[in-house]
Amino acid sequence: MIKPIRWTIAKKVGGTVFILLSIIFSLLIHSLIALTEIEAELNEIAAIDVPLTEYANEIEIAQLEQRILMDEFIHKKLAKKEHTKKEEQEIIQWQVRMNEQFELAIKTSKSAVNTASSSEFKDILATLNTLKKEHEIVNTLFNQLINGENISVNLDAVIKQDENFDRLAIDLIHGIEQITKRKANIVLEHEHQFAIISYSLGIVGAIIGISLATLIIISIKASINKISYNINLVSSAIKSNKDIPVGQVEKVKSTDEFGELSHNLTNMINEVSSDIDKREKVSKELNELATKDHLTQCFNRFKWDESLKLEVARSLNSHTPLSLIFLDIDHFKRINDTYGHDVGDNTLIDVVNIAQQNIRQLDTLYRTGGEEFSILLPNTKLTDAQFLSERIRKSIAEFDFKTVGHITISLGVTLFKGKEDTELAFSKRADTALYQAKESGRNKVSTILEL
Ligand SMILES: Nc1nc2c(ncn2[C@@H]2O[C@H](COP(=O)(O)OP(=O)(O)OP(=O)(O)O)[C@@H](O)[C@H]2O)c(=O)[nH]1
Repeated sequence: MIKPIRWTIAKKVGGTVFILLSIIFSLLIHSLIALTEIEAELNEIAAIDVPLTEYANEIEIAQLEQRILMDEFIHKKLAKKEHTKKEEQEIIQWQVRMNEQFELAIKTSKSAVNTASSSEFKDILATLNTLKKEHEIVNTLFNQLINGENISVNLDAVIKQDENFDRLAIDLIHGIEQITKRKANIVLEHEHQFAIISYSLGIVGAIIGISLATLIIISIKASINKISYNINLVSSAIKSNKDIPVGQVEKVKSTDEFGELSHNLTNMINEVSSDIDKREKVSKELNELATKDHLTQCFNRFKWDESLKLEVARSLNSHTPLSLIFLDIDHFKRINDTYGHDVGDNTLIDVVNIAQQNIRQLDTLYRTGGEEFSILLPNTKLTDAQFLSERIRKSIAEFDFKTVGHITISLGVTLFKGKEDTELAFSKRADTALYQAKESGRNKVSTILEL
């Protein structure tokens, strides 16, 4: 199975940088290609179009110069004047000059036909060849004129041929100009395209870069928020001494370092929480061990001392009545002596169960001695405590204990008397009442309010 990629922060940033570098690289390659193309186009203009225009202009100038000289020459001929050798030489020089320019222009055009991207140079070459032929005809006619052959015929022919040449020369210059203009436009167009593509790639790169960077920042921020929420959750639970709400812990789904950190934090929270649960359980067990009687499972003497103080203070603060019952099994020694200690233990357990069933939820039973018990009754009037004591006494007396059969208990009842009273006096009265119940024949409930 293919393992999914783990997108760490380094990989995310690296990926973004790679995408941006790829875009920049594409931009560079595109710029190189486009600039090379534009340079080639510009070189073509510089190497072909510009010199060709110059040659054409030179041909035009030479033709004009030659024409001026030829006009003077023809006028002299018509006036039957003799021309000088120098004049003749000058015209021939211009003819040579024009021939040279033709050669150069034709050479450049031929190379343009072979190398240039445009096929328009074929037309230029054709025009140049025609023009050269026209020029040769003019030259031939003019040479005949110099030599005095058929003056009137040659004169018209020279003029006509020269006009023809003139027209073609103008067409040539115009043609070259058109090609140069078109090429310049193409170069300009390519420059525009290059600028548009470069800008577009740049903008796309910037948008992708900004978007990816924003996504990375948002994902990191979300992870940090979740982690800090989890830390706050744990810290406020610890501060307020409450259980850590493990179910509320936010999970970071990302697979980067923050995801790993959050995963470790969640594990730590779970471990701490389960550790706290264990400690609480142990502490509860220790507390029960310390406060409960291991035989009867009711509260022990230690808890009795603590609860007496607490309930007395509560009664004073809330101005509510607090009653107390002392309970003792009658002739318990006999049970032990007759049936053995284990039966005595079971009898103690049964007595506690019966007493628990007869008191209310807010009342608490304590084993204060071997077969001596006390019951604290918060918010309870004396008459209610007496009623409850009688009910317990009756229930025990009526119960058929296993092995032992019927047994009885004696109970002493009293009421806490507020500020004038003390814990010690309160217990003492209950104890005295119990003693009184025993003294008056046992299986009795006795009440004492004043000693
Ligand atoms: N089985 C058992 N017996 C206990 C336990 N604790 C104390 N005793 C016995 O309880 C008896 C208490 O006897 P006494 O104080 O003489 O009182 P009594 O026999 O109940 O007589 P009165 O209280 O006067 O009616 C003793 O024999 C103790 O050994 C206990 O945990 N288990």
